[in-house]
This record gives sequence, structure tokens and C-alpha cells, in this order.
Amino acid sequence: MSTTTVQLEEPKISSIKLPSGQTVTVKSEASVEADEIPIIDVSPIWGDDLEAKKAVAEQIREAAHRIGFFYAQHPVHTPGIESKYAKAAFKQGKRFCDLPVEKKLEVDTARVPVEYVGYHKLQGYNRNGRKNNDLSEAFNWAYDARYDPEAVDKTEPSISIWPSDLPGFKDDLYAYHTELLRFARRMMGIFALALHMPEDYFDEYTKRPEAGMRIIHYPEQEASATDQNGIGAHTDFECFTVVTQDDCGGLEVLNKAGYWIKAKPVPDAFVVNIADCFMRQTNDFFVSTVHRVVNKSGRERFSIPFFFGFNRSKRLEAIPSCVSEENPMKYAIMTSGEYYHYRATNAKSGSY
Ligand SMILES: O=C(O)CCC(=O)C(=O)O
Ligand SMILES: [Fe+2]
Repeated sequence: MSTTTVQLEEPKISSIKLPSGQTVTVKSEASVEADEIPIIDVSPIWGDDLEAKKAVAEQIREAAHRIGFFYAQHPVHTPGIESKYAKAAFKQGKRFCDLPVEKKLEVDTARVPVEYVGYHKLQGYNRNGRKNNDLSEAFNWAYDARYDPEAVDKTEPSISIWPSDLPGFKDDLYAYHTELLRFARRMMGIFALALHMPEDYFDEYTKRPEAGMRIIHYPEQEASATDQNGIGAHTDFECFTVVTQDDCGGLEVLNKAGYWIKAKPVPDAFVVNIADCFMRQTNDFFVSTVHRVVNKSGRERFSIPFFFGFNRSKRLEAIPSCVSEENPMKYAIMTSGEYYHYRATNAKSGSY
């Protein structure tokens, strides 16, 4: 009888400096397949059955606390998100990225220094100080009250910048943005339940939400993950992010043990991750987990993250169920807008 011994690779411990200033330890640059990211069927969020919503909320509570990432599966037969909107947005993203660089630079993000809107050029950042700059480019746009059916003030001017002569671009991107706004507001109710608060606990702060969106394009990467990222390791700044991925794969999540776990594409499911505002407000009960993208699929990858957070005037005070005498608030209180500007300015300075 013969036995096979699996030789485990010696961990090559390294530390990565994140754009937020934090440093994390990574055991290996290679990523692994694992089932750590739960797949949660969120279809009850569209109905009125509070018990069914609470059952979803408990699964989300566990995922948000333990790993900070989950898949929100929305079976096609349920109402809510229709895939035609995502398809149209992906198509517009490719159309934009295929434009000559001079045309894309008409909407260079440098034109709006303190906001995360416009075009971020290819290899414009090096988030973790790698040999080569991050191999991605992106177009970002912000909330616009005119495309929010629930907007309080439709006359509020928008801060986004748009390329000229690209008919249909803005409309198709906002058509998907509007769908995701509806989804994210519902999810906010579920997060409130997950924190054992009333479902409408956050409603006041998401009437005029922070809701930026981007299409990010990753050409195929030849360099190793040690020398280059598609997007370097980072955490997001808002409450949570909803990512629509194509079928290439490449998104990776750093688990508590210090290994990169592949967040592989799952049909009819968004990847949802907790971001820093929620982590602050929940006094670290929800975890904002480090992630990156390395595109080794052999083809170009596109993804559409939607970043959802509170009204900029909302003070990030602790959620009552997350503090106690034994567990006081760890973070200084500031408004969501102050925190956003601090993080967006740092992220765009590219000085890390
Ligand atoms: O492309 C992805 O899947 C994730 C992108 C991302 O993490 C980001 O833009 O913050
Ligand atoms: Fe991210």
C-alpha cells in the first residue's frame, strides 16, 4: 500500500500596505479555491414577510461578521434585478474603454479632485507599491437625483462628468444604477435587521444616499501577482459594495488566516462586501475585508461595483446594538461625508 504525502508550500509571509494606511499580513501571493464565501438567496427582500427577511438577515449577520463578503443570489424568477440592465452596462463599459485614450481623458478624474468620478487611466495607480502599476482602468459616476425614482430633490446638481458624443452611454449606466439603488435600499433594511435593529433604522440616511458606481476593465495580466495587481489590495469606503462580475474570475478576498480566497463568479448573484463606514459604525462587528483583483483568465475582465452608503451629513455614530459598557465605541465620530472625502482624496493622490 502506498500513501501520498501532500507537500504544503512553505508560507512566504509578506506584508502589504493598503491605501487606507493599514498594513496586512499575507501568507502567500497565490490564491486558493475555497467555499468560505457563503451564497445567500436574498429573494425574500422583495416581499413583506418579516420572518423570511429575518432569516436572510441572520445569514447575512454571520457572513458580515465572520468574513465581510457573501454572494447575494437573486434567482432569475424573482422580481428585482433584471440581467438586461447589467448586460447593457457591460456593453457600454467596453465601448468606453475601447475609445482612444485622448477621448477618455476628456473626462479625466483629475478634473474633479475631491470626488471619485470620471476616468481613471490604465495603470494610473500602484495601490500596494508593486513593481508594475495596477493593470486596470475605470469610469466612475455618482448618484444623480434625476435617475432616482425616490429622490427627495430632483433639482440637485450632479457631480459626475460625461464623455461627449457617446449616445446612450449615460442612460444605460443610470438604468442599471437605478436598479441597484432599489436593491441596495432593500439590502440596507436587511442589514438593519442583521444588526437586530428595526428594518427601517437606516431609511432616513439613504433617502439621498452616497451611491457611486464604476465600470472597471482589467486587461489580461501577464506579470505575476507578486509583481502586479489588477487592482491592489484595499478596502472600500462606504457601507457596502455590490459587485456585478463577468464570468472571468479574478476577484480575491483575504481571509483571516492570511490567504487569498477566489471569489469566483456565481450565476445570478452579486458579490456583496462590507466596507469601512459600516465597520466603523458597527464598532468592528461587521468586517470590511481586504480584497484585490488579479486577472489571469487569459481574456479581458469587466466588473461593475456599486458603492452604497449614507447621506454625507450622517454622523457615523455607533449602532446601539454594537456598543455596551464593556465594548465602547472605538472610533472618532465624524460625518459620512468627512470620512468619504478623507478616503477619496487619499485614494486619488496615488501617493501610496
Ligand atoms: O473588480 C472587482 O471585482 C472589484 C473591484 C473593486 O474592488 C473596487 O473597485 O473597489
Ligand atoms: Fe473594492
